Amino acid sequence: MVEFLPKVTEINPPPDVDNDEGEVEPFSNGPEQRPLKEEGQQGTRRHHRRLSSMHEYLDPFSNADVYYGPVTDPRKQPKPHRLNRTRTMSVFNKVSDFKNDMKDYSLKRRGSEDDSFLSSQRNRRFFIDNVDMALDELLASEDTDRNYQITIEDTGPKVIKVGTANSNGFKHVNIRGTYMLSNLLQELTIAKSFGRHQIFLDEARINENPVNRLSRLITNQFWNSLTRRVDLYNIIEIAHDSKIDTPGAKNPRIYVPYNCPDQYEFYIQASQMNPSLKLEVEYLPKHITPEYVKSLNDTPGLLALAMEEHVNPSTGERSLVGYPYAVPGGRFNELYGWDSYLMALGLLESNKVDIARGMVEHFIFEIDHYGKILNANRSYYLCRSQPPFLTDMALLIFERIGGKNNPNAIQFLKRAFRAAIKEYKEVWTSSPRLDPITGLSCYHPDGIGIPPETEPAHFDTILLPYAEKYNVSLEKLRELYNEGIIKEPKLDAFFLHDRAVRESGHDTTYRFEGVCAYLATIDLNSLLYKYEIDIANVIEEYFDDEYKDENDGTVTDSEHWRKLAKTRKDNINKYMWDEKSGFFFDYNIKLKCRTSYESATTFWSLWAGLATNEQAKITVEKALPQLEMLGGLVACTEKSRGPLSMDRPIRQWDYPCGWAPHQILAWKGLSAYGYEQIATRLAYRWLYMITKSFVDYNGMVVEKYDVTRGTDPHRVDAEYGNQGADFKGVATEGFGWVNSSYLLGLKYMNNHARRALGACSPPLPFFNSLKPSEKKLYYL
Ligand SMILES: OC[C@H]1O[C@H](O[C@H]2O[C@H](CO)[C@@H](O)[C@H](O)[C@H]2O)[C@H](O)[C@@H](O)[C@@H]1O
Ligand SMILES: [Ca+2]
Repeated sequence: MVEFLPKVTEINPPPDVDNDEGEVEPFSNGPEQRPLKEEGQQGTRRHHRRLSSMHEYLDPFSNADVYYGPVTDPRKQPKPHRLNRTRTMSVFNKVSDFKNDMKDYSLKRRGSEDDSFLSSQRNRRFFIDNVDMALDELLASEDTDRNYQITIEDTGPKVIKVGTANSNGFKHVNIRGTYMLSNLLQELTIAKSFGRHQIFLDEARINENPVNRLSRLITNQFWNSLTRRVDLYNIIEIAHDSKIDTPGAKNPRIYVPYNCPDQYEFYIQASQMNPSLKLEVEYLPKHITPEYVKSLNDTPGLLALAMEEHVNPSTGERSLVGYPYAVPGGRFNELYGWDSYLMALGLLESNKVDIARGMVEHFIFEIDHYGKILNANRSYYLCRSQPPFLTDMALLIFERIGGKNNPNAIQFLKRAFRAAIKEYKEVWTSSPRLDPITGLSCYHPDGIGIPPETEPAHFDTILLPYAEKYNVSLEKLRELYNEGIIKEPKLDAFFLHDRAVRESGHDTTYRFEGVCAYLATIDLNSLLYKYEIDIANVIEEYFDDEYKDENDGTVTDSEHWRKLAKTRKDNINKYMWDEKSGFFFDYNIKLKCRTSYESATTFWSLWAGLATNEQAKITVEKALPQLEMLGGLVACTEKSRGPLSMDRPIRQWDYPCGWAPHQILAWKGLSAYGYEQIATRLAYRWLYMITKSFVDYNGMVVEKYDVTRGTDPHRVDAEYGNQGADFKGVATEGFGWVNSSYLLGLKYMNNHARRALGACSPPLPFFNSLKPSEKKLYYL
């Protein structure tokens, strides 16, 4: 029924390419042009007021709740401005009964293009009078692979007619190209979610420069969608766990530390307020053992986090409410360890200090009540942590909330550092994580059995020989092994290392498989070096250089912590540095030898400031070329990963995947050693890849990328389904640490680079096009 034009060849024109008459193509407003309200107002005042005038003062880039809120709803406008629906001829509504009656007429009328629309430069708007129908027809025509996204892989005509607001939908223009059509799909999907049936839609909103659009969405929308804050009403939703599917996981459940009666009462109240939702509230014991944690595998639950007291100003009633936090991606509801740090970096860029601060409050609570910063706050994570970043996180927030001029900020910093010192001593430099011989630390959590949160078939290849040995099904084997009825030391060793891999955050990689708990990694030891230096500085400046530890009765000064840092640095150099290759390698404490797995975490030594200038120079000369790919740094070299096969499938933290945490830490580390231009080059590569996927794949932002692929780097089919690529219509949250990396990477871009990114200029052509003086900015 819809009048679509013949298929056109898909191109993304550079921002300054002129459009043909009658066509609206991506970026026709130019990359940096945001219609100015002032100008728009003056322009429209000269003309007769049209029916779309209710919308003309609205920023085309305002948040969805405003843009699709009641103020802009044509159906909610006062009578004189209300649309005369008999005159509305949107291309999308020709299937309605009413239109069928008028079909010939409407088709004829629809034949004319809106010249006034084409000649206007700013404030161009569409009118869509039936959002549902528009969505259906857009998808029917353009989503040819039926995945509810419009991407470069769809083979539709790539053009659709849309009514203009100027003509009240009476005349039309064509919208062309994947980017604009997919933005149209996204905007319609959002409008529908706001209950809208009719909308005015600014051309600028679907034609926005993608760099502006993505950073705007991250700042104004994605963070909001990723933010959680426990209260009496939403706890059921937050407690729900999509990872576990046992009968005991059916009811939402919350576990509360034994010494938090206020929180226990709070959750009981929440449960009583809505008994049909069956929230189960349980106390945890004082001593949490691996056996106890394993006993909860079939009845998993959320773990309580930090709460603050709120007083209702009108009733005086007191109630608890959780501190806000951000979750890594759409499928998560729990607070993660290192994701939180990486998201905090982006949240601070977006001025969302409260959320970043809330996460530090949760970490303090976790250290106090669970003994560590948890991998995430679910019962099955009680024994393990994740890479530690608390000191840096607290320092960054401290500066943002007033720093040394604000006594409250100082109190916050001191509380955070007390917790970090406890964590440093009791988690990272105690048995079983500390190797007393080298003085270095390993990821080595406690735990028993098979991690229950992984996808069901995740360990099948490992378990199959044992199922055959005992002549039982895989399911039965899992049960017998977890119950301790079948004892297999080799499996115990495998799962010891597997848990360590998960604690490392790098789950999974061949670098760590079958060995992780015995590796003193450059990752962890760099982070602990940074803890030692940060603690020394804070003790010196904010504890009068004398820290009394209430947990173990010791008194230490900054000198003590600097010595610890110096010793660690010496040991890292002794056991890990390999001048020949320019890498810091992990050290195997059992085999007493340095490994040779080339990982992007070698740059963490620069981030932490422990490498010498000479080591940094060698790293740049020798290690960097092994890891620099089309789309930025790859997690490890292909040589180190080795060949893949049916029995040796791809691991997500290996070549060819690139991860935001690796990029962010390397950029910062390189910059600190005077290699900001290299950081800029790497950032351009990474941002190019994200922008390109965003443009070509319906606004997609995923957990990790294949940094060797030019066309579809988001397509990584490895291990579990965290990727975040399977949304329908519109991606509403991106992925936490990638969102941060986008905002942080943009800080390295000058206007020229930003424009090139907006036009999706691939790194090589872009670098080659630079003048010699500009090349220097990228260390070329
Ligand atoms: O459920 C499988 C695993 O999921 C997590 O790991 C991955 O997602 C985390 C959140 O983004 C991230 O921190 C981690 O680096 C990823 O590999 C979880 O952390 C694992 O413990 C879990 O087994
Ligand atoms: Ca599609």
